[in-house]
Amino acid sequence: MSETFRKFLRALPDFPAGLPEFDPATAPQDPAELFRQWLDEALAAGEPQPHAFSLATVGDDGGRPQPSSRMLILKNIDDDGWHFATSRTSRKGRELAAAPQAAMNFYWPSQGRQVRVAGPVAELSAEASALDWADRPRSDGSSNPGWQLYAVQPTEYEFWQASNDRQHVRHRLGRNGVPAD
Ligand SMILES: Cc1cc2nc3c(=O)[nH]c(=O)nc-3n(C[C@H](O)[C@H](O)[C@H](O)COP(=O)(O)O)c2cc1C
Repeated sequence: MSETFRKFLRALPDFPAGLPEFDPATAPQDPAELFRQWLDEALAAGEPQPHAFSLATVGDDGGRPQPSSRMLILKNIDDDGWHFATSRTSRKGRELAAAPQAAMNFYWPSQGRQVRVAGPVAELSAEASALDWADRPRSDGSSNPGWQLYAVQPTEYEFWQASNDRQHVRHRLGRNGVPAD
């Protein structure tokens, strides 16, 4: 089974042909603007949920740091940071209360693009959290005081573009979008 499965995995498709070119020298300097451009292009390419990302947090496993990750939806980007919302009593909510640092990872297979964003996490206001809860699809008008809007305040970014010739492009930026390489 394991050898068959290994071969099965090896035979699965690689990146699709016709990937877009990416030249960091001509890209918007503002990481939020570049992200918005890539998000729009992912949507136009047919990605069903381009605003979905994996959020990694760090917990504690008997004194050892234990990362965990799960998919979430991006809610906004503004001066507070990159917003997401969840329940404060969830695993990630508890982990963020103890260790307010996180990493986000967006992946758009049709474009061969990945965006990584990481940094400290701030809790946004009760008003903004209530608005996010009320705004969710199929809202029933109820309130949920445990619902919390958070913002990652990025200290690092990486925009990664796969290339069909395997010369993948990695564009790394620090705080305020200053190039990191
Ligand atoms: C595409 C997708 C989007 C999701 N969006 C959210 C979200 O915005 N907020 C949320 O709390 N959970 C969301 N979930 C569920 C989470 O992945 C997760 O199962 C849940 O929040 C519990 O995570 P935790 O136990 O690690 O805290 C989403 C799941 C998927 C697959």
